[in-house]
Amino acid sequence: MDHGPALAPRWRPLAAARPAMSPAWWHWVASRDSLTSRLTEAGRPWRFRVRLLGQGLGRPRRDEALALGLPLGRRAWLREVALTLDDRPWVIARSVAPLDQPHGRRLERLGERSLGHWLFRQPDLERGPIEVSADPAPFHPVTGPWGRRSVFRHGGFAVLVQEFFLEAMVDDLALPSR
Ligand SMILES: C=C(O[C@@H]1C=C(C(=O)O)C=C[C@H]1O)C(=O)O
Repeated sequence: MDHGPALAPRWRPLAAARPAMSPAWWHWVASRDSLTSRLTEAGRPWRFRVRLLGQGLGRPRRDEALALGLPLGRRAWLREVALTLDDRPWVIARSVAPLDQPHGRRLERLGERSLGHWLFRQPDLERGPIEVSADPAPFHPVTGPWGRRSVFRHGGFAVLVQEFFLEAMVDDLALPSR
């Protein structure tokens, strides 16, 4: 789970990325509802599945720790998944949850159930601003047009969710390259 000194993506506010983003990608990157639901719908008749790539305790990257207000070096729960349609990865995601909070290890029990299904069931769910990057995911050797991240909070729980849209999704949905 600790991928060494891979370069951190350069994150910028969603609005700053808009001029460089096609409307079709804006529809995906700027959406604030459940990505799981959108992928399931857009991917029909293919089967949506969360594939757990790895999870465990680890030290967030500097940009992750800063996004969560975590002291550098403080360990957290790390979860990496691929969101697949017919087993083709359309999105790769890495979520970081501080431990000293209720449900801190809640992600541990998720397995291959979508984090989104649980998050979007929380009535007091808050989602922070979405930031965007055109850099590749530093935790997995795959490429794609856009990455995004935001912090979800409910009650005293917070989780940073980073999602990188991949080339297979571009191809399968005939989306613009950016
Ligand atoms: C936040 C959501 O959950 C999705 C599911 C994830 C998981 O199971 O680890 C990670 C990223 C998200 O795209 C969502 O569906 O919007």
